[in-house]
Amino acid sequence: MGRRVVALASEDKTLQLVAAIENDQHPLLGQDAGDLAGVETLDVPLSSKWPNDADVVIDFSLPEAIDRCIEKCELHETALVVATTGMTDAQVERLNEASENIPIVWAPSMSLAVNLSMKLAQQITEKLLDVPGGLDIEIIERHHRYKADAPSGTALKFGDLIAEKLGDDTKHVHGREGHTGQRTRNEIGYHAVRVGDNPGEHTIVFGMLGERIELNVAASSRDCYAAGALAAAKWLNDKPEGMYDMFDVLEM
Ligand SMILES: NC(=O)C1=CN([C@@H]2O[C@H](COP(=O)(O)OP(=O)(O)OC[C@H]3O[C@@H](n4cnc5c(N)ncnc54)[C@H](OP(=O)(O)O)[C@@H]3O)[C@@H](O)[C@H]2O)C=CC1
Ligand SMILES: O=C(O)C1=N[C@H](C(=O)O)C[C@H](O)C1
Repeated sequence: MGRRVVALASEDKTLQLVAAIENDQHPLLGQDAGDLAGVETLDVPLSSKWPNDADVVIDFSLPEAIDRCIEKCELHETALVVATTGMTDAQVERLNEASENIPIVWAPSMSLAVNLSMKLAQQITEKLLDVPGGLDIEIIERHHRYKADAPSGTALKFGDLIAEKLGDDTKHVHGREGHTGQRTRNEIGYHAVRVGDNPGEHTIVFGMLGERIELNVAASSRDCYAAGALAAAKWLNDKPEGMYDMFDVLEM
């Protein structure tokens, strides 16, 4: 994702890339971020050093890297866009604490289509709550073989937003195996598929007796996430401290 953020930022004359940060063991440290991203040379070397002149930091990394990122952004009073998924509960708590000092956009998907689909999923759930025979909701997500966390942060957020409509007793069930017994009414099932180079696809199945709806949202490249993160960075630049998400950025 770092390369696509650099590439798209380099095409946007309202943005200036001031740093490209990697871990201190990375074999490409010192190489130009623009060259690595396949665009023109930007005179920004890949570095593990934290910049002190950034207005906004965009984080697409790993949970292992997020603590340092939050700490540095607080120290330098830098706005932060967090796209990384798979954080622990303690890290989420830490991120919330940091939002008392700096502005943060945090979203498991920066994609416009995904965020719109989340709103649609809530509307569909609301409309089908009392459907005769009952409603079964399952979330199937597909991603590339390199993805480190499962289910995707996006699938979990779809589930949380749907659960807001279903009620407090909603159970989140991850995969099924063995003698599971019949499906209960108040569960949301999650299924994570890892195949090839899939840039991200989510299908929300709303199953009823006699018919079903499948809400499918699929990326054809990773640029929807990079573009969304850059839009979030621009939006965040003049915001006061606080926790924001892509619904705020996209005014949904
Ligand atoms: N919100 C959204 O829209 C999206 C979120 N994501 C999320 O973004 C994250 C990154 O995804 P992706 O780019 O595919 O993953 P990659 O594994 O390709 O990239 C993660 C990068 O972070 C680097 N890194 C590791 N440790 C550190 C550190 N301590 N400091 C700085 N950088 C570090 C890794 O380096 P190294 O190679 O050396 O490990 C790697 O280059 C994932 O959590 C993914 O789920 C992805 C797409 C969209
Ligand atoms: O790792 C990815 O690739 C993606 N991760 C995010 C997630 O976990 O939801 C967003 C997107 O689906 C791509």
